Amino acid sequence: MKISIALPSGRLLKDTKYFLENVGIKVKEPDSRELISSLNGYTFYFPRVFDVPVYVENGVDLGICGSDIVLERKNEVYVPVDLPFGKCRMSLIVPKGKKITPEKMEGFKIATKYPEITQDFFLERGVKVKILKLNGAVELAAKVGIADAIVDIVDTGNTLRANDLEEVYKIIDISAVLLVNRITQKTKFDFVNDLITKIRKIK
Ligand SMILES: Nc1ncnc2c1ncn2[C@@H]1O[C@H](COP(=O)(O)OP(=O)(O)OP(=O)(O)O)[C@@H](O)[C@H]1O
Ligand SMILES: O=P(O)(O)OC[C@H]1O[C@H](OP(=O)(O)OP(=O)(O)O)[C@H](O)[C@@H]1O
Repeated sequence: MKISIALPSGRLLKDTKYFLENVGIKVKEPDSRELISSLNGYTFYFPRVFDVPVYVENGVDLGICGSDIVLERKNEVYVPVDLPFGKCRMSLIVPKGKKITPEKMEGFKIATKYPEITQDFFLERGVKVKILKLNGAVELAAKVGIADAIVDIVDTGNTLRANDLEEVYKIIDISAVLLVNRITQKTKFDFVNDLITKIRKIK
């Protein structure tokens, strides 16, 4: 049986390779600028991490990416199990000392790489905000004041401290997750089930 897997190029790749080896899947990275590799019946794809759920929804059997990306992209994929790495959180962040709750942010400009998660968070609270979609280095928007607040990932907190910002609310905990294509879940049920069992054992 052939299995295709979309892997997260970038910061999650090292832990992903290590983790997959522990469940019996040895990953081969592609040569030079190629984006596909194969080993032992597995084909590995290397999209940008934000696109992993798109590949899995559209026919790739399995994928690994952050749970934040699954929530943001809203693709039709099965997410059976969290993985024990890539842990961080997504928070609402403001300039230090501003002391404000999300409920008081009506009319605020919020900069983020995650417009869907941000919109859902404020909609649930009935608070209308204006979202500025950025592609990274989001802390800068709050630091220079083009936004009143930001929604972004926090891990060590070093980036916040370096930019005189602070968390006012933790929106979600994040970890890497396994994604399974909806059809694969049915047609390769035994393989998927066996993989999930192995993952649960080493978690
Ligand atoms: N400290 C952290 N900062 C950012 N992302 C983290 C951190 N720790 C774990 N992650 C996870 O890694 C993912 C981001 O990976 P990476 O940094 O490789 O991508 P990116 O730089 O955002 O995307 P790209 O390189 O494709 O533009 C996040 O979606 C999150 O799930
Ligand atoms: O709490 P910390 O340990 O400082 O980590 C959090 C920072 O790391 C990530 O940025 P990344 O380096 O991926 O760059 P980006 O903001 O351009 O995506 C994230 O977006 C935060 O900025």
